[in-house]
Amino acid sequence: MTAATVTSTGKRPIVVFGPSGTGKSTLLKRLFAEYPTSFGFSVSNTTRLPRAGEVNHKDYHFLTRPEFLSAIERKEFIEYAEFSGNLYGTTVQAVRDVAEAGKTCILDIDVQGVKSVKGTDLGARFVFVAPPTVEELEKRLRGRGTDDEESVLKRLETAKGELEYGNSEGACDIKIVNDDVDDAYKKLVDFIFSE
Ligand SMILES: Nc1ncnc2c1ncn2[C@@H]1O[C@H](COP(=O)(O)OP(=O)(O)OP(=O)(O)O)[C@@H](O)[C@H]1O
Repeated sequence: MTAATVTSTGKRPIVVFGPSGTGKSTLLKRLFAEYPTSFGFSVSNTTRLPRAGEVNHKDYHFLTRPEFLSAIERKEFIEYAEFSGNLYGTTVQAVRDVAEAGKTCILDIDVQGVKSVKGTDLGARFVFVAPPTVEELEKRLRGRGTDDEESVLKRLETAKGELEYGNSEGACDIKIVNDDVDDAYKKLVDFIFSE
């Protein structure tokens, strides 16, 4: 265990970041399928009301707006955002909970979130997933078919800053160029199990 590791189980979270469309979800889906009991996502907090069948502390930690705002004040969040009038966010404690349960927490977050995790004592390791080229990234975003033109252009614009950050000194522990998906997946697994 390194000095930066503070969870009692020594399970260091893995932060995966990189522009939208680089293939983070694709790689992580494979990882969870191959190792279903080794990894976990943290339970998010939200102010939205539970839907039928949703279980508090399992699907989400359901909070009132004042509770959520107090947690923001106490700087408990790694990241949070408002969508359609509801607040959503991930706390440091939620990440720690995954480690305490004996699993490696996987965080798929944006650059702001990455910077925020770096300011915590979670002892996380950082994986930057990069596209082979910006042209290929654009092709994948269009090929995925989940975004309209405006959204694709917005994602590409955001990608510039994310690539710049990911390529900057000390931003990540490993940069994986997701060209061939099998190669990229192998690099990810090798890195994760390298300690
Ligand atoms: N190595 C690869 N070669 C070609 N296509 C790929 C590769 N990896 C992923 N893709 C495809 O690229 C598209 C984007 O991948 P994915 O949705 O996994 O990206 P993402 O980084 O998770 O994006 P977001 O941040 O928006 O969730 C998908 O259609 C996926 O099938």
